[in-house]
Amino acid sequence: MALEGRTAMVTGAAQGIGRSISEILLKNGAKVALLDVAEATGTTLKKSLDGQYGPERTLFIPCDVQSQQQFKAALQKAVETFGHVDIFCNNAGIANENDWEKAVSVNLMGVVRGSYLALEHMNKLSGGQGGVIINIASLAGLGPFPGAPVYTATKHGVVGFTRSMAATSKMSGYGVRFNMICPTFVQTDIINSLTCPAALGQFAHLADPTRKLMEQHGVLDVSRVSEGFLQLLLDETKDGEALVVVSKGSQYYTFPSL
Ligand SMILES: NC(=O)C1=CN([C@@H]2O[C@H](COP(=O)(O)OP(=O)(O)OC[C@H]3O[C@@H](n4cnc5c(N)ncnc54)[C@H](O)[C@@H]3O)[C@@H](O)[C@H]2O)C=CC1
Ligand SMILES: CC/C=C\C[C@H](O)C(=O)/C=C/C=C/C=C\C=C\[C@@H](O)C/C=C\CCC(=O)O
Repeated sequence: MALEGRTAMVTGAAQGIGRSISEILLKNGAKVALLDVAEATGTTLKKSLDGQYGPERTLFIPCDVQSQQQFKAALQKAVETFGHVDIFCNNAGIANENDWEKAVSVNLMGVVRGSYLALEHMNKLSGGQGGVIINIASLAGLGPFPGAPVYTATKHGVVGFTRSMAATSKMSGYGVRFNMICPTFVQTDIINSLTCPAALGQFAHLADPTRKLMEQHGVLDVSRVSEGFLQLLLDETKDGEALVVVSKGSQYYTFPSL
C-alpha cells in the first residue's frame, strides 16, 4: 500500500472533504488522526471507521483549530499514539461573512497554527523526520468570489502562506513540503452558506448570483478532491504547488510571474 507506515493528521475530518481525505488515506494504508470541533459527528465517524479498518488505524480528537492549546495537545496525543505524524492536512474551514472575524480565525489563522505545529514536529533541523503539509484553499483563493470577500481573503491568505512556506522550508532545509488544493464548489454542508442570509450577512442580496456561479461551475463530489489530494501527496516533486480541482478535471495552477 502506498501509504503503509505513514501517519496523517486531518483537521475538519468529521465530514465533507476532510472525511473523504481521511478515508482515502486509510484506504491507502495510512493511520489517521481525525481532528474536528464537532465532537459527536467525529465520534460517530470514528466508530464507523473502526468497523472498516479496526480501532488501531484512527484516533478522533475533539479540537478547535482556533485554540493553540487544543491543537498542540491534539498533535502531542497523535504522536504519543502513532509515534509520528508525517502528513498534515489543514482542511477545517467555514464560510461566514457575518461573523467574518471567526472566518479569519478558522480559515487562515487555523491553517497557520496547524502548519507551524506540524512544522515544529516534522522539521529535520530540530530532530524531525520531514513530511508534507497540504492545505485546503479554494478557487476563491485564486480569484474574486463575489459576495464572500472575507472568505476570499482567507483563501488568498492560505495560498500565499502555503507558497511562502514552501519556499522558506526549501531554503532552510526543513525537509517539509507545502502544497495546496484549490477546489471549485463541492457537495458539502459549507455550500449551504452560499444561500444562507445569516452566512452571507450584508451580501445576502447576492445569494442568487452566487447560486448561478455554482450552476455555471458545477458542484463536485468530495471524492474528486480526495483523489486530487492523494495525487498531490504521492508526487514528491510537488512543492509550493496549487492543484486546482474543477468539473473538467484537475490541473496545477500556473501563478503569474511578477
Ligand atoms: N465545499 C466547497 O464548495 C469547498 C470547500 N472548500 C474548503 O474545504 C474545506 C472543508 O470544507 P467542507 O468539507 O466543504 O465543509 P464542511 O462544513 O462539510 O466541513 C468542514 C468541517 O470543518 C469542521 N470545523 C469547522 N470549524 C472548525 C474549527 N474551528 N476547528 C475544527 N474543525 C472545524 C466542521 O465541524 C466540519 O466537520 C474548508 O476549508 C472549505 O473552505 C474549498 C473549496 C470548495
Ligand atoms: C461563501 C463561500 C462559501 C462556500 C464556497 C466554497 O467553499 C468555495 O470555496 C467555492 C469556491 C468556488 C469558486 C468558483 C468560482 C470562482 C471563480 C472566480 O471568482 C475566481 C476563480 C478562479 C480564478 C483563477 C484564474 O482564472 O486565474
